[in-house]
Amino acid sequence: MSKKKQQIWNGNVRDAALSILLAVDKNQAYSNLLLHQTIEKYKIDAKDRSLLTEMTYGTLQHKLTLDYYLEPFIRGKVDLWVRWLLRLSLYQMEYLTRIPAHAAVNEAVEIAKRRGHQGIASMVNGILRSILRQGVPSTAAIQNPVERLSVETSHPQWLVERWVESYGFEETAAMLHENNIPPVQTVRVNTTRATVEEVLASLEAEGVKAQQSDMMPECIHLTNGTAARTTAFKKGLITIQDESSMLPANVLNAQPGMKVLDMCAAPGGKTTHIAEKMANEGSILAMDLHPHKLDLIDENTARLGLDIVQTAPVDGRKAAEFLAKESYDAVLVDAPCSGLGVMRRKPDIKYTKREEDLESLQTIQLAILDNAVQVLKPGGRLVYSTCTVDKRENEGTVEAFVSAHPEMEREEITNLPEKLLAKQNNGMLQVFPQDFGSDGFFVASFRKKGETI
Ligand SMILES: C[S@@+](CC[C@H](N)C(=O)[O-])C[C@H]1O[C@@H](n2cnc3c(N)ncnc32)[C@H](O)[C@@H]1O
Repeated sequence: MSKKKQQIWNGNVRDAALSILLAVDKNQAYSNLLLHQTIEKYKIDAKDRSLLTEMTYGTLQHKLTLDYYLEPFIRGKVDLWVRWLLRLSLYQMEYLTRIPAHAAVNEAVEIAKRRGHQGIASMVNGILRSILRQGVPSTAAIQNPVERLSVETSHPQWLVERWVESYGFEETAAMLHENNIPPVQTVRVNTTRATVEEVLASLEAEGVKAQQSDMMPECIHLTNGTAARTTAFKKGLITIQDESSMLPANVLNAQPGMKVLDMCAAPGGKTTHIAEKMANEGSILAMDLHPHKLDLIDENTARLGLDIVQTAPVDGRKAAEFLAKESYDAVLVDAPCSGLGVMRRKPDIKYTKREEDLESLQTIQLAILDNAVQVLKPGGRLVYSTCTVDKRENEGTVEAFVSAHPEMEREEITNLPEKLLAKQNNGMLQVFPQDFGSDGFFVASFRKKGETI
């Protein structure tokens, strides 16, 4: 084994989790990508894979709570890697009941010896054993309810305050708790190639337990296995996608033969869904600002056997300079957003996003929407979506958009199951993670005034 390999994976799950946590912290690496790369590169087996995933995500998810618990036991400054080791170990002791606490402590001490020296190992041992004896401090001591919620659910206080102000305490508390629960694996059936029943049978034949969602008919929930390793995936019968991300193509409801534009398309999750809804008949132009991401769209369309999609590297803020005016039947703007709805999958978002980051997004989104209007045919539908939960970003963009564009009207969303439609408000639908166990997501529908298509 090379020296580099030993640093990340030496067969020890806790060591690997620690390396990933450190890389996420130091290099602002994305936890989901790094975890995936580590698993693929070192071909980590199923048992270690699930423990590694659980420990890495769990520790990150609960970071602020773990820090609150550790606070009274740490004297002076400790190195970053030691702090992460303590968090990782305490996570196991507090949240992973199947791991005996003394085993977590012993492992931590061994890692501290290997990575540091006997002195650090003794300190780690002392801190963790004191916690075992005394227990962690109660959050009941925190007077301010918003601060307490922030600590208990490990979300930054500015965000908790912002959400409480927008959605109220109860809804926010439910969302914060849901954000710490790992998401169910969901896939979308490529309806141009297979039925839901055929895919279920294929998955079952490989020992994957799955069932059709009672929300989106083309969605399947997996209870075990890894979707990307199944025959159904390799044959292009399914796409791995969160159920909320299946909303925009349904709301857009593009018909076979239409000319459709997807302005922020990479990696193509929604482009391919739209193509499937169109029965692979018509045309879709899938654009993205970043040329290198277009390859991902091409890979996905090739795997799924969808040939009506063309890709182009275009800045959506200038799209109307390159495309024929009023020439598209339907346009999707799945905008670059703050991503606050996907914390279950990307817990690092909780700690890296800053409040000021949120403000600039509306300007970009409005500029892309403005170009969408110019290339949309009269009577055509425009759908705006984000994977975020933020009133100012979502509803705020919609308000600013409709007041700047009298030629656009809000449109009632119709093409969704009743329980989703019941949640819409004035052509807008905000899904919270706790609603259906899917990602936090926002979708809004508009029609350009003029003749009907
Ligand atoms: C939410 S993601 C899109 C996900 C995609 N629709 C899917 O379902 O797979 C937003 C995308 O917008 C792209 N983007 C960011 N700024 C853009 C711009 N000015 N014009 C076009 N695309 C942009 C990003 O590269 C990113 O791929």
